[in-house]
Amino acid sequence: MAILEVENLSKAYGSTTALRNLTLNVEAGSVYGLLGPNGSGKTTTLGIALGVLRASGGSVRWFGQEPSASNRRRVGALLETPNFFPYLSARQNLLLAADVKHADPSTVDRALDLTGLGTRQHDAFKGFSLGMKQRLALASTLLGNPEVLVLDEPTNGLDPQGIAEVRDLVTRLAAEGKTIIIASHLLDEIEKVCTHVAVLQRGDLRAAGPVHSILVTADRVVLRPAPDTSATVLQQALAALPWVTDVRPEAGGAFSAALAAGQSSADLNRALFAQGIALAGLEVRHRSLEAQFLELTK
Ligand SMILES: Nc1ncnc2c1ncn2[C@@H]1O[C@H](COP(=O)(O)OP(=O)(O)OP(=O)(O)O)[C@@H](O)[C@H]1O
Repeated sequence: MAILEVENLSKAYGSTTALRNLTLNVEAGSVYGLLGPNGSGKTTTLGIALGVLRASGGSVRWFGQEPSASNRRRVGALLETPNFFPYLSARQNLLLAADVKHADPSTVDRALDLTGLGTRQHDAFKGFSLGMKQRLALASTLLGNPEVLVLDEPTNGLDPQGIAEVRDLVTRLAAEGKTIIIASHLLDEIEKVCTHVAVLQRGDLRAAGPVHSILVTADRVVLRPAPDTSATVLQQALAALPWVTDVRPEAGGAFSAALAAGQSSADLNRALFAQGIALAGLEVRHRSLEAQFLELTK
């Protein structure tokens, strides 16, 4: 089921184009990352999707319908750090937030449990670590038990422990069946918690799809010819395969090459073997998402 469908979305702030014809679909159960450097349009996309900003063009659909107050209640959002009262406890702050949102106050307990704040619920907010403060902010998005969470840079400003806590929480919430949309400029974050990613750069969509498929299409294979295989014959055979590109010599008489999406190293081995070419070694060299990201946004 489509949770969020964004079609041809554009946004201009005066002469600045923040988004250009952005189209993406978020399916139920996915953890969808919007990845891009500062100013690439992530917050603008989320703001329009949540009805906080007006688009210059294009459309947004939630749960297959036009945005409305009732489908908006099915989405918990964290766009900016909420203001909590320093002298009130975590629980009191959440009860107030539930009141403001017209969310069922009985969902406060569950939000505290899910964010691991149950044992600290009666402690004043002012004594919380940054990680706990952010978990409380996440707890406030869970009030009313929404099916979808939209989080803008949820680990910004946290130390490594706070980052780990928030990532762990996102993973647990996803395992509970929530659909989560996260904007982040951190590759590492997207790689660790997301199932899908859309890469944005200066308002343009550079790539979108399952995190794994984006990684796999960027893989290279390294081939070492068997001692009785001529390097020239191997090179000619590789050049003749339309789904093998960018063949480069490597150290020790090996070659590396890129494979088109959907082709595996086993396909390559079979194709070469069928031509009587034996390999002494064939290894897949996974490129990091970082290398892929830099290439997409260079
Ligand atoms: N209110 C505004 N007025 C003018 N320009 C804006 C406004 N908000 C955003 N922009 C511009 O729109 C572009 C996209 O900004 P946006 O905040 O959506 O990017 P982002 O990817 O979320 O980056 P960041 O993480 O830095 O917020 C940027 O060039 C930004 O300067």
